[in-house]
Amino acid sequence: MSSKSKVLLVGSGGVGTIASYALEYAGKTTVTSVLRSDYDRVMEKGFSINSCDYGNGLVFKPTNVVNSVEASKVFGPFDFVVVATKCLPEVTNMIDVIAPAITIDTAIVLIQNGIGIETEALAKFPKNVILSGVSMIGSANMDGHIEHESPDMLRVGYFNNQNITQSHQEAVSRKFVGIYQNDKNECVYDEDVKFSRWRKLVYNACLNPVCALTGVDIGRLEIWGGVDSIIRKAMREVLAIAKSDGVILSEDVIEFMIRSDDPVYYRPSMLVDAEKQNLLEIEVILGNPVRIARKNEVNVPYLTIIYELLRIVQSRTMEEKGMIEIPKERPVPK
Ligand SMILES: NC(=O)C1=CN([C@@H]2O[C@H](COP(=O)(O)OP(=O)(O)OC[C@H]3O[C@@H](n4cnc5c(N)ncnc54)[C@H](OP(=O)(O)O)[C@@H]3O)[C@@H](O)[C@H]2O)C=CC1
Ligand SMILES: CC(C)(CO)C(=O)C(=O)O
Repeated sequence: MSSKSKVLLVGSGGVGTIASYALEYAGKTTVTSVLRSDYDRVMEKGFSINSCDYGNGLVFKPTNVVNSVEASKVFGPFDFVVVATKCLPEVTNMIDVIAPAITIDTAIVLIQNGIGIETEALAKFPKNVILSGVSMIGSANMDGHIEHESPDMLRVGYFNNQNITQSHQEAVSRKFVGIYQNDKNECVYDEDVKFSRWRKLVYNACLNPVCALTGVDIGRLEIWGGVDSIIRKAMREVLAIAKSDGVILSEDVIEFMIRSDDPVYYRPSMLVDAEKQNLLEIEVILGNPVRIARKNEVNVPYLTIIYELLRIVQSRTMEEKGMIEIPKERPVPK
């Protein structure tokens, strides 16, 4: 009998593939990975990886590779199910997708950006531990090739579940930290998930969407004036919403986030998605914060306009993908 932990990974993109590599590299886990578009390629050749942490020219196949959650069950039961897809709850409920692999002892680990990403998991699995993974990494998947450009730093803690003791939720969080951390990455226990998520949002709610909307990386955005004219102001609005939600972030975080990619012409994940014509994580990165601002009567004009522009871009992508249709005849006021 193996004493290794069993992890199911759903969402093997830039973040998820490096997560599965980190877990296997640390040697305390067997990873089963659910792949969709990369399944045939990875079964045949594995992922190819260039990684700033682990080296270039790597070929990697997780211990088990399957093409559906249902098919993963023969390799369970799982201690952890890691979700590292883009978080699009308005389009796909990932908690329904992973449900067949969840037992009462499974902890669900959401390594995704945004605010309010835990709602579905807590509602559907009120007796399970739900973990938050806040990832600082720069990594992208291009057809089974992973370009991992900035070091993997992961903070793991729990989204508080009133039905479970805090000491147990902390122990499960620390167990995941223990199987993830290795001599090449940085993984720490996060004692204040709410704070970490609002702090990270200072970057994601501002730089991600403005780069996605303009089609430029952060270096070009700064050279051409966008950081001064838009980003700093939008970041200040994130600080104001966080404050209204009980989280005090220091002003220094603004310069910290703006400088965090120096000296790289960095392309945030939402810009990568816009270029691939993928759907964008607009609701968890902007919609939820803007709704909290409305509820708490915080004035956020920059974030509101960024959100409304993104909603239109998202509808355009949905129409292109055949997910929505517009009326044949343009509706006009009577
Ligand atoms: N990339 C980055 O540098 C960073 C990203 N993040 C956050 O991490 C999360 C993951 O981002 P990222 O790695 O960039 O995402 P990617 O778009 O690179 O990868 C997402 C993966 O999820 C897969 N997927 C989607 N739905 C399913 C499903 N139902 N079953 C199985 N696989 C599925 C996709 O497969 P398919 O090809 O079949 O669609 C794809 O491989 C996001 O929340 C992002 O904001 C956080 C920090 C940095
Ligand atoms: C902050 C950053 C750039 C890296 O962790 C990110 O979250 C993203 O690209 O979406």
